[in-house]
Amino acid sequence: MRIDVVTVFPDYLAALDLSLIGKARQAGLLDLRVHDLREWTTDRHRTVDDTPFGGGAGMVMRPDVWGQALDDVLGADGRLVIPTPSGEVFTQRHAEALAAESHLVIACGRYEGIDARVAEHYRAAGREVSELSIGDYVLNGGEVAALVLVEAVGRLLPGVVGNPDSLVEESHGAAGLLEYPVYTKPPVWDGLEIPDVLASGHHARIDRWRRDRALERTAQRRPDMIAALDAAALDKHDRAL
Ligand SMILES: COC(=O)c1cc2cc(CO)sc2[nH]1
Repeated sequence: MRIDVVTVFPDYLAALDLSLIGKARQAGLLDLRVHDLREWTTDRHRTVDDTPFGGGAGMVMRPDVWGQALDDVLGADGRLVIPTPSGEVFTQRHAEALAAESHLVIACGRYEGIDARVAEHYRAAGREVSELSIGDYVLNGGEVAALVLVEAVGRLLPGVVGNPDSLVEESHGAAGLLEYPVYTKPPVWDGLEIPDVLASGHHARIDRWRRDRALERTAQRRPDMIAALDAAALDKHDRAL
């Protein structure tokens, strides 16, 4: 997969040289390219924004500069992703859908956002344009959202995560539940012991205990996820909880 990120703060994306995503890039599993939007400006001051029509505070990013940049970067197969506080809230389902694409282009806005005609232009040209928010809080720009999107999508690519089984049991994974609590050595720490069942070696009981904890935790912290569960996914023991 190829992912292009266009931003006025390319250094913000330096974190993507590290850890799993960095290794995926070195292994050729992910072709990640970061571009400075100002490369497509033509004036001496390398201007990317202007005052908003209709008045109001702040500045809006210019459609002409973004159009030049995205025409160059999208190519034939690019799917445009625009982080924005007014977007759909990004979920693991979005990550799975985006991970199936061959080429993503993430346009990071700053200021009050990107001129709305940019998304309109590429939709009119028949491209898929995803406007996504990473949550209900305020950021100063799209770069932090881009880091989240690249990590959430990149880790789903074949070969990026060592053990693909670990993708199944995680929170928001295939089971549609939050993850159960995890423990490691020492067996007693700070006078606190681990749950006995985990040292029993009885795998059926361990699996049952883990599912019970995942259901309990999800019911307590995210009742909306319980409501969204496919009823068929719950066995009679689950229902008894
Ligand atoms: C949870 O917030 C976001 O996902 C988010 C994305 C963007 C893009 C901005 C500049 O236009 S502000 C902002 N917030």
